[in-house]
Amino acid sequence: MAKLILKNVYKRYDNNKKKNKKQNDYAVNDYSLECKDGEFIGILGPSGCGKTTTLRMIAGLEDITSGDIFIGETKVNDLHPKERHIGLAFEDYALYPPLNVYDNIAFNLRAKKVNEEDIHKEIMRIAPILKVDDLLDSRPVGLSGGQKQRVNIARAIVRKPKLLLLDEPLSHLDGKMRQVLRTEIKRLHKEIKCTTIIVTHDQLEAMSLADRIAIMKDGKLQQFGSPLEVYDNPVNEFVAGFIGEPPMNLMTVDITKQDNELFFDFKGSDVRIGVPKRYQSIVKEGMTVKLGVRPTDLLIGNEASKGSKVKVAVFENLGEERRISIRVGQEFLTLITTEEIRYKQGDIIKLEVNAEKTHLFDIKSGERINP
Ligand SMILES: Nc1ncnc2c1ncn2[C@@H]1O[C@H](COP(=O)(O)OP(=O)(O)OP(=O)(O)O)[C@@H](O)[C@H]1O
Repeated sequence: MAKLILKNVYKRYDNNKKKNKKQNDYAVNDYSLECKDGEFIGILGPSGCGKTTTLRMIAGLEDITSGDIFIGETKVNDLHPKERHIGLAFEDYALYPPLNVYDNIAFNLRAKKVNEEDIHKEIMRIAPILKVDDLLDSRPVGLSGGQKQRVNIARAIVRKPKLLLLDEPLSHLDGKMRQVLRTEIKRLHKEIKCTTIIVTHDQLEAMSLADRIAIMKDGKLQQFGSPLEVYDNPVNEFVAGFIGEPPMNLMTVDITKQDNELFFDFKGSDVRIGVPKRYQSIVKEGMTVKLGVRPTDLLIGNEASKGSKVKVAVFENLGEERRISIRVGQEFLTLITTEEIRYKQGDIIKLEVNAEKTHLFDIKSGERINP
């Protein structure tokens, strides 16, 4: 176990300098992160945002352009991957086909000249944890994707690494197997208590596994916090829209005033809602802001409701919940409810908003403006 620190880490691929200086030509840009001993960290972000590059720099498989990386108390910038005491499991299992599972797991220990008795003890300790004890005589070709990935992870942890690095370990698996292995990775982490970094573009994976999530965009760290923090308090419009499924509704609204009361006026429509008291020192008449509302915080009013009338564009009954897409001006909002209701396209509903649970973002910078 060890803590991991990244200090102002930059990465520029020399073969990938973009001609247009305005574009971000750093694959990783001023990245700082501190993971505690034994913590499980998820690195999450859209394709191409620099997740794998970050992981490869931690592993020593990629040079860093500038900055420092520490594993425990040791600065590892110039250390060979083998000297960093890390376990690595990538999305492609890269098992050696001619070797059986036992020999695959033993491979790196043999390369380190560990004696056969100790190798045997270590494999017998790890195999049941990853449920590969019945597969030790099998060759990779006969294994399912989930089994191969278990062997891959067993191989990564057999050397008792200080740091376990997992790059999209579940992405090749089907939905059910992903879920099974996700639970097993969580159990494994509790058992071996190794500081673990998982790279994924799947938010559910990151939210369910990690103690804290580092959300990246264009090489930059956007927010680093617990799953609840990033969900409840996204620091900017990007994180707000990225975390949550279906995503948060983000609408452009003008602040208007009538009879001394402030309103959010939804652009291009006659929908408006009162500005909650706690926002009244932040917004003023004439401002335009981005208003974020989670689909579960849009509500359907009853007949007496003063909510604005809106049209149902799409109604979907998904069993446990119902999703309604509503057209407001030029935009479509998604509402989710567990109420037993049924609508069809064109029906009119009264839209209410749980205004206390809304989020405000600066219209230009996208930064959060409400506390
Ligand atoms: N070896 C390389 N040479 C040049 N550019 C690279 C190289 N590897 C990655 N890049 C670029 O660096 C940026 C970040 O890539 P990276 O693979 O780290 O992103 P990612 O978030 O892991 O993406 P994905 O989820 O698609 O794997 C991208 O613009 C990519 O094209």
